[in-house]
Amino acid sequence: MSLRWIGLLAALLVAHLALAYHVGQAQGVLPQLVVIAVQGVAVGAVVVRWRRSPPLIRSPWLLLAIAAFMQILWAATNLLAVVVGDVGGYLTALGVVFSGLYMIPCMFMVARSFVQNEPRVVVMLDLILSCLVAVLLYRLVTQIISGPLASDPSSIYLIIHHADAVDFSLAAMAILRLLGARGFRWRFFYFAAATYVLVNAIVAAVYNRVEMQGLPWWAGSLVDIPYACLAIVTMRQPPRFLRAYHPSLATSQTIVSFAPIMLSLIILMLGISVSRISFIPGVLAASVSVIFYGLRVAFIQSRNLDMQRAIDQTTHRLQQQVGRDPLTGIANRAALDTRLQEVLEEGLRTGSYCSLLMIDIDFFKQYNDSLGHIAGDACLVKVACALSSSQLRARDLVARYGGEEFVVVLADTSAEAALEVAKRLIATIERLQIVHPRCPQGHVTVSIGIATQTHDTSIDPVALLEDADRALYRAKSNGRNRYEVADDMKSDAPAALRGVGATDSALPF
Ligand SMILES: Nc1nc2c(ncn2[C@@H]2O[C@H](COP(=O)(O)OP(=O)(O)OP(=O)(O)O)[C@@H](O)[C@H]2O)c(=O)[nH]1
Repeated sequence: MSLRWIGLLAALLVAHLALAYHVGQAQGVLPQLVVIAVQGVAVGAVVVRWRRSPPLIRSPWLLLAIAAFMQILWAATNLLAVVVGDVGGYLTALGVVFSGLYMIPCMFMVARSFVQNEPRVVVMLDLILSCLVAVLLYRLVTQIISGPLASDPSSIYLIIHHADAVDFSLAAMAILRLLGARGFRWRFFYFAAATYVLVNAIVAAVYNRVEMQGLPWWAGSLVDIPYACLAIVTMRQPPRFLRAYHPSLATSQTIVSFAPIMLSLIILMLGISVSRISFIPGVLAASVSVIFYGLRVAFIQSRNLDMQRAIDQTTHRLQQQVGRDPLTGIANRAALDTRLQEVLEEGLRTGSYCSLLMIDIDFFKQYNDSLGHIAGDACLVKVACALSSSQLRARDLVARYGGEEFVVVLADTSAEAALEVAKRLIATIERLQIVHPRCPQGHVTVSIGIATQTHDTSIDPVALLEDADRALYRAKSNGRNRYEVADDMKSDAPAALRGVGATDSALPF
């Protein structure tokens, strides 16, 4: 804060005291003009912060400026009453209206969560509840001043006690929000707001009690204090402890959720008090506070459920994408490893062993070289589609192992059955008749290595994959467009399995 502004504020405070002393009373015209000037400096300081703040935090600063401005209007009404006289008590009533209006932005700024994408309904409910505080305060004050209690001088204490309760609750809410604010800018805002509303509550409590004994000449200067504090806090650099303090996410969320409960509680309290003078409006207000709070919770919960559903769908989609090969759309290596591990464990547990086919496109390098890489990609997609739509069971998995290699995991499948599947897949690819200019058959063919789990197969997927890969290597060496069974299996297998493997396009499928 520049020295110029401190000097101006100090001069105004001294001028207020001097003028009040000179006039000999607190509510002279000139002293009250000074109050308005101090309030003006405070509002100006808040407006400057509002204009300089980033968009999300602008509205709270604006609400604070409006709240302080309402107090200027209240002070101006008092001044007008001194100058022209308050015929019919209209100006007093207007002063009460402005005091009530001051509550609306104050309550709203401490009750609103200000989170991004806050549902409009929730914002509206908070605004209505904030307005209800003002309405009830107005109703309570006017009923006490002009109702049946007016003749009882002690009834003024009812107003003072309720004003204290609301002012200090407001200050408590602002301090709570300060403690729960996670961003530094938000902490700074709530620091300024809490300072202002707390000092204002203390000054109002003292002023009202002093007033009961007859206002001494200096009492008007008390009114300057909250505005001087607000101006100083707002214009100065934020204190260091605001940067050092970091509430946890849980603390912050608890406080943000708790603030509207306080607001409803204040309305409930005012509603009960009003109901003692005017039953129906009081009970209505109390009920509205409970119903609106319930509605607020219901809306937030339903929005959270919607968000949870959207997150679940996205997670599901992402999980699917994570396990998919981007080119062919079939399962990728990660999904293969997971599924293979599952069926191996199941086989070991139940004795229903699985089989594995490792499939490799023959002469694929030559295919790429002669027809280009894009045609190669298209060929991979066709082969993947043909393999995955070749009437396998839902429990089986076709995955792209890498490059032009595919793997089929066959759960609970013997070596003989796997061999039949291999034959069928070789024929399926041949039937596609994908032209391959540099393949002896003239079209794309595949070779397959078969491995089957036995009682002593490791449950590590790599072991079975290596067996199948070795069998595939033999299929390639033995002329391609054929299948071979892994050596371990062949030695254990029935005669039908041994020595078979060569296949040609004339296989009877
Ligand atoms: N178009 C395309 N080509 C790929 C892809 N992944 C691997 N390849 C190619 O596949 C070819 C595989 O070549 P090799 O490992 O020599 O096998 P091959 O030519 O099929 O020979 P054999 O397997 O012995 O019949 C390489 O030229 C790779 O560049 C891919 O995603 N798209």
